[in-house]
Amino acid sequence: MVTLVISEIDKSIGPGDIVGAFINEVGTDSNNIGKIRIDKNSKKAEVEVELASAAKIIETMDGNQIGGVKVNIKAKNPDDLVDKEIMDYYNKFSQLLQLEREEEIDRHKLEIKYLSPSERQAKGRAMLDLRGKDAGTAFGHKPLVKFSSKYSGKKLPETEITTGDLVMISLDKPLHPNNPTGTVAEKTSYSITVAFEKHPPEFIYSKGVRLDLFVNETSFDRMFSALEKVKKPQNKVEERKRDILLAKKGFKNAAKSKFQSNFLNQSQIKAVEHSLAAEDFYLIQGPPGTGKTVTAVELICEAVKNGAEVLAAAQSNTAVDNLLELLVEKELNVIRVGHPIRVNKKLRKHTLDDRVLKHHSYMEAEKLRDEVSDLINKQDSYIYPGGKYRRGLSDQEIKEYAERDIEHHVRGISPRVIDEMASWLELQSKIDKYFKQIERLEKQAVEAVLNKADVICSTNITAGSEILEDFHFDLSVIDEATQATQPAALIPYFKADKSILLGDHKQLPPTVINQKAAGEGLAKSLFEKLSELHGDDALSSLIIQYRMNRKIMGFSSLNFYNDSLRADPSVADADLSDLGINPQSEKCFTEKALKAEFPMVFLDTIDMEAAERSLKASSSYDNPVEAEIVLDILDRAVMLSMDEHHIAVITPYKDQVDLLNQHNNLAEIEIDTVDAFQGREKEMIVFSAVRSNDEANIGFLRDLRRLNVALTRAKRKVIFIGDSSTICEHQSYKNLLTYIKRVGLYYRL
Ligand SMILES: Nc1ncnc2c1ncn2[C@@H]1O[C@H](COP(=O)(O)OP(=O)(O)OP(=O)(O)O)[C@@H](O)[C@H]1O
Repeated sequence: MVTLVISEIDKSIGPGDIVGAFINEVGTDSNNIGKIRIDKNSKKAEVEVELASAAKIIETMDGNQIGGVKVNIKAKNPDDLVDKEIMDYYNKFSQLLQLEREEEIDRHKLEIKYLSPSERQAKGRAMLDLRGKDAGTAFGHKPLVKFSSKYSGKKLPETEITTGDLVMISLDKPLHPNNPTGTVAEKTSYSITVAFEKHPPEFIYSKGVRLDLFVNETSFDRMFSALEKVKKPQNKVEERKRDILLAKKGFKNAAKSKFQSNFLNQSQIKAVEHSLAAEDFYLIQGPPGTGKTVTAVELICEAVKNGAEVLAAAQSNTAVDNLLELLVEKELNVIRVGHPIRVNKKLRKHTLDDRVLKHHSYMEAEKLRDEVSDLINKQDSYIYPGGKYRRGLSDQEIKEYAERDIEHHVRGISPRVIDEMASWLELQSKIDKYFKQIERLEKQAVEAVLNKADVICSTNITAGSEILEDFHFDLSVIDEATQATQPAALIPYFKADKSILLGDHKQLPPTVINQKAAGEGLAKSLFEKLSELHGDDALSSLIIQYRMNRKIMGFSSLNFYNDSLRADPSVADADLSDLGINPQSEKCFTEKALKAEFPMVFLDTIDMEAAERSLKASSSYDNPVEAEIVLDILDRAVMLSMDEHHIAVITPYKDQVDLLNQHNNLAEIEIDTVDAFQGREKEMIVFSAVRSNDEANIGFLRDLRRLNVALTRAKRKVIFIGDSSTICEHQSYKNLLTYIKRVGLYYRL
């Protein structure tokens, strides 16, 4: 039942009038009308009605008459009008997102507790040695404080902290509960301005304060906004796409579409054709290296050719850059929206910021900025009308006293001080006008650049930024879609009439740090949800991969893709000898492991003392013996003239990455976690499994999607280092060992 509130009713109206109006005017079934309570004093009535009748009653009767008097009708709680299934989805994901947000805050607290201040600054989540200065007020009188380095003229360190983030300010107790938190309002290379809810404590003006990232509030806000659209779509497109998300509307092909390409293979062409033909959405599933990104790019080109405005999005900045790079090669006008610092250097000239800088309206704004900065300098020579000088006088009063040229003190303020404050205020209104003009010109420049673009590229989260608020697209293409949570992917999903999602749910799912939230559905991507709801009609699979030697591909194909993957002949037999690496001697295990004839190698530490370690305050692990083995292999590979750029070391554990980085001197060899390396490839991958214990505990190696990613990054060789007595207690790893024994080299160290 939904409670409707009827307001402005006449005192003479009784329950019969209301029931009569609902039945006769709206056609409501009398069984759908429940209890009626009338409060004559407030001229209001509350009526319970069935959900099925509520919307129609409101639509017909709001502003209409009951008993000859015009009344207003609305639901007591607007959410009650929303279908239960929609509310369930909305409530569930709002709660999960909230859990994730709280977990993120807890993680920050933990990191602040255990890392030294400079370690946290090096991680890009804190700024040290700052000093605060009042910077007036903003957004409804919120006090603004501008922080800059306590060493004047020094640039601030590069951090991930950005406008909209919630930050915490402290002096020497970064976890004290009374530390103020505020929102970053503006950031430049030299200063960061924070808006507080109320006046912050005095200490923030001391030299040496510290600013910590607390939680990336902007991302959460944008995800919450996307969920709001599920509950309350703002237009027909959002409503239609919400209905698809909840399977209230089925998958539909709008038209048959023919597409030709000299580059793509048949399964890729089919995927593009289905995508072009689909009415609302389409899914392209592609195992590693099968060309999801190139297919996305061909699809985008075709859509642009047909006149579409396209948003190309992905969860990570790296994936967006990959798309951008390929789109630029196609000579499309592509604009990358997002903070330039997070964009690959060689692609920065395609960022919105860079393009805007060159726009004539922006250049005009710059000139005005110079002029206004002269005014600001001049303003500094007058007394700022702060509380202690103005003593309760309003701006208007100060101006009036100054105009009247009074010669006596007012509230104890001398005429000179009044004159100075008036001059300050006069300049301030000029400055305000300048800034309005500057803002208008800058906005013009941004809109002009964006309007001219064929394709706009951004991360899923940035697709929800204010800059793109007024933009709606014909098509959004979401690459890496299996790595985005539903609330994140819904951002680009709702921004276009049609969405194409590309991904592989056999690779790693979205990163969710709160285990409860992950278990209850936050780790399930929109791609997976749509594929479960709409089945095979809405999905194409790519099957030819262009990355791996067939033996590297084999295990993954058998175990994750029903043996459906095929290696393109151009890569099927690729090995290290093509790069001139093929040691003949077998003097040491490193040379043997690097032999070209073994595309897969398992180096087993079962006979060694190679136990894992877990450091205090860390939920991660490292393994020093495995690290030494890795470094030996790297040294040998480079000694054999292998290019450092062709090698990467990946491992599930961050602590192992850190340990390896501490000891590795080969600067161009990338060392990272498996999760961070998803979507990437190298000629050779060295993998360190780390786990070695008596309990056969393999931690999150148990998620086989991580194994799948780890094994599918290499083109010509994978060297897997691990303790079989721990990891091979698990069937899939036992299978891997058997497989490598069959197709490659198994070696007990
Ligand atoms: N039809 C094709 N002909 C030749 N090369 C291709 C073809 N399709 C893809 N490739 C090549 O295969 C490689 C992998 O393609 P891409 O990065 O698009 O794959 P992906 O499916 O996105 O990979 P991942 O799952 O690892 O992200 C690229 O070098 C690409 O140029």
